[in-house]
Amino acid sequence: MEKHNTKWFNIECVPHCFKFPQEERPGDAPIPICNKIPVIDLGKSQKNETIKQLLQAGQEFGFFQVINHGIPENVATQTLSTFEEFFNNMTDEEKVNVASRKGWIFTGSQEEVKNGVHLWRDNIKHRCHPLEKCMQSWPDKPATYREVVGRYVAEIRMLSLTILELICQGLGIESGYFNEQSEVQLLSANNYPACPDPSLTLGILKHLDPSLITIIYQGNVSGLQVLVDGKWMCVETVPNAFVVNIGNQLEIISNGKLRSVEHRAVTNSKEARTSIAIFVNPTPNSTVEPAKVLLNDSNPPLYKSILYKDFINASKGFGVHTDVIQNDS
Ligand SMILES: O=C(O)CCC(=O)C(=O)O
Ligand SMILES: [Fe+2]
Repeated sequence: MEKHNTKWFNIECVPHCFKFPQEERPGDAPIPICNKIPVIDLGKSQKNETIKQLLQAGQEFGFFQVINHGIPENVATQTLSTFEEFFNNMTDEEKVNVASRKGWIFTGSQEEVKNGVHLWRDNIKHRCHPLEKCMQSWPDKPATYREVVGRYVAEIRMLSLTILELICQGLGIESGYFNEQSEVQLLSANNYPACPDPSLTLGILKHLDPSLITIIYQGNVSGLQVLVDGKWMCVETVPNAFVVNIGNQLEIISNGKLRSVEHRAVTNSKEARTSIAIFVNPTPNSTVEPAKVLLNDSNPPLYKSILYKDFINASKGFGVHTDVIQNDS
């Protein structure tokens, strides 16, 4: 208990350095749940119907959820509990000593400053593919971390390849196009502690993901918000579902047919929220460009070809530690 009281977030008022300017704050007005974001059943035998739903969701919202995806529920819930334990057990002193660690990056609220204001979150990032190669340098506390997270990321890799292949077919791109394009898998787990005044703070500022796709598990605590027709909407928590969003790279490859849409994470005053995002990314040296098969006289390329590493370096797509993440091989 004593240890708990020393945590940075265990305070009664939001310190000034966590208060976002008026125009960026979530504010007090209730944000509605968006019940239009499709929940797609991947267990259906009508593959063409599934493909149609995926494409439509990617086009309209840039977001969808998947159920009946084949990943046992306990794989996701155990991983979420493992991250909760990881974040709860890490002392503020341990968090300070970040630079000395190899293979994973921890950023606490102290370091994470966006537009001059601190984010209300702790975060860990590390690579997770190829698994055997990177697993040895992951955290070893809790003792089950590598085993539990390893199983989770292996399942998510298969799910992401299934979704990318269905999207490939839907776009009319040659099968396997994304095999090479999806060689990097990056895990980013967030812990947003309960906040005394969520109207003032943000867990993650409005952003676009620099991935092909991102697969998020958010358990049963909501906090992910998406811009729908210019208005913030909450992404509903659906039991045993994964939230999938289209990243910048897939928007480019689809020549704008699929949309990468702005989203953010807000806090709440009642309970901490933990989310696990897996970014499926191209390798740093691969060229990202609109797929040739989608281009013709009436569909000229809307995006220039770019090396993925140039895109990421220019946008600092993974925050202050982008270089480390890109070069960690
Ligand atoms: O916590 C969430 O649900 C959002 C995570 C997210 O958008 C990200 O990590 O890029
Ligand atoms: Fe995101």
